[in-house]
Amino acid sequence: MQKIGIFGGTFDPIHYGHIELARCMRDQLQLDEVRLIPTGLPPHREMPPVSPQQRFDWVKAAIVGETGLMADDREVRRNGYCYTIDTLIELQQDTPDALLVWLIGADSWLNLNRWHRWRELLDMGHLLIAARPDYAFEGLSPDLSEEFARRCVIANTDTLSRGKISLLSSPLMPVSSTLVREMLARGEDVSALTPVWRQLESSGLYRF
Ligand SMILES: Nc1ncnc2c1ncn2[C@@H]1O[C@H](COP(=O)(O)OP(=O)(O)OP(=O)(O)O)[C@@H](O)[C@H]1O
Ligand SMILES: O=C(O)c1ccc[n+]([C@@H]2O[C@H](COP(=O)([O-])O)[C@@H](O)[C@H]2O)c1
Repeated sequence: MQKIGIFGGTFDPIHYGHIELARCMRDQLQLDEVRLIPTGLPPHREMPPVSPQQRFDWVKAAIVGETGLMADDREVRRNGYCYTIDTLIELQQDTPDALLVWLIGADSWLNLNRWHRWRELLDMGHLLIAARPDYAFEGLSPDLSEEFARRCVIANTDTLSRGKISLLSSPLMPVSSTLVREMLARGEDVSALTPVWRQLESSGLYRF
């Protein structure tokens, strides 16, 4: 069965943390491909000043030469709010026999019960959660705890299955788009944080 990795994000801008997570899921779970899907109009946060197309172009540039990683512009092209449920439904319609394996970081997981049709979302594919510094699993809301207990399996190629949840084994990476934006605004060197540092610097877009 084809296994498609899905990694959505604002990617404002993309950083090495994102790329490492995409590589981890690809390699550990032997996924056929991992699609990085920049959001167009996010339902859950303010629209970033940097356009969806620009964030998409940087994602594309950042993964050149990365086997199996691809940039998918379906949310950038969408009119209206970009809900993950719509993206997974669309992807499943495009590839009816594929298993969708989607990834979020721990900060997203803690808020998942506020996402649009979130329980249905959990039934659409296998969810991977990546640990993140400063986001503990303690204090999880009861509905999320319950879903986690019911669906949790150890992540490996044999356990991948629709409706399951696993923790991805990934390094703890203290990098965020916020940090990249703040450093650029101060005129600092971000070449250790993102492969597209040249494009970011020359765009001047984060130099407020
Ligand atoms: N360092 C990281 N470790 C684990 N997960 C991460 C990391 N950076 C981003 N993610 C996850 O990647 C997804 C997309 O993240 P996003 O594009 O918002 O980047 P971000 O660094 O969280 O941005 P911002 O600082 O603007 O909130 C989210 O599910 C987020 O939890
Ligand atoms: O579908 C939703 O209701 C929903 C709510 C919050 C976030 N998301 C998606 O989660 C991904 C990560 O979001 P963010 O803000 O951490 O970049 C991104 O692809 C968003 O579109 C989706």
